[in-house]
Amino acid sequence: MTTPVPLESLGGEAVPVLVIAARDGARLAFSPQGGTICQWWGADGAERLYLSPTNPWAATDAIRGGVPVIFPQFAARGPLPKHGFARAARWSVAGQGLDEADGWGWVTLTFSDSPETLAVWPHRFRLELTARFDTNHLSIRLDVTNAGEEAFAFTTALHSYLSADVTDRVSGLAGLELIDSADGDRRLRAGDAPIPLDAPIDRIFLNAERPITLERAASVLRIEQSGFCDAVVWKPAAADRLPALPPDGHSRFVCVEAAVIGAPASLAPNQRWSGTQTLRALPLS
Ligand SMILES: O=P(O)(O)OC[C@H]1O[C@H](O)[C@H](O)[C@@H](O)[C@@H]1O
Repeated sequence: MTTPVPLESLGGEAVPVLVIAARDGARLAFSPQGGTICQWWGADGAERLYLSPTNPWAATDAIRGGVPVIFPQFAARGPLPKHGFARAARWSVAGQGLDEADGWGWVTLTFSDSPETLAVWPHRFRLELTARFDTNHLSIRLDVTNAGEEAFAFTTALHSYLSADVTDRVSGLAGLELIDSADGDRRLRAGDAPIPLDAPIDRIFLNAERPITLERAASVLRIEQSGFCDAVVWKPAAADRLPALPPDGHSRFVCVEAAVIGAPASLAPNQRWSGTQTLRALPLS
């Protein structure tokens, strides 16, 4: 087992951020705020995720960057506030440590219904998020359990902010049916060319359970998902001026999100849904 260490340079007084290390020297920062994995450093210290340097770290706000958890509603596609309530709620740290067998670090965070969630979404649920990592892998699994007596449906996403430059590209989504959120939800089919990151994009790729690749100048990140049927590629425009993002922030990341959007997931009482997104740093071939 490892002991979590508070990291002074991340988070404010209202939002704790903890860091754990894997045996090979990789490190992971996470926060009970939103059940967010905030940063993943390889053993060489390289930041693989993007975490905005201008986060206000307020107890009521989602963290801009890392891997926010979207539940029970993706974006404004329903009656709840944008992206639901889980990303701005206070989760619990259920455990963290070092797996003695493979040397990976791990953390589990949980979040359940409360009077506040029941007031806006009348369903009893339990979320459990477990991240496991070493220098080349980060695997994040989300479990959703129906803890009530009636079925419910939900949409969800692991909204992963990946460090990326405008010269990088995303490939692996060719030929998929997609919803262009930036163009009135127009339905299109993805072309063969990799997606260039020198322009904004906001697209939902349907039935995307296949490897996606973030091709960077000096590295390659392989992104795999299971349970999550859809994938979102999002990168804002400079003009969007998003809250908690510096003026040049849009040019430093791309979100490749493992999601369930096109066909919401349904759970009967006591049933559990699971989805995983795995990021793998590959050597340049
Ligand atoms: O700014 P946020 O509320 O965090 O949303 C950030 C983005 O999330 C998703 O990727 C959606 O597809 C985008 O339409 C949205 O802009």
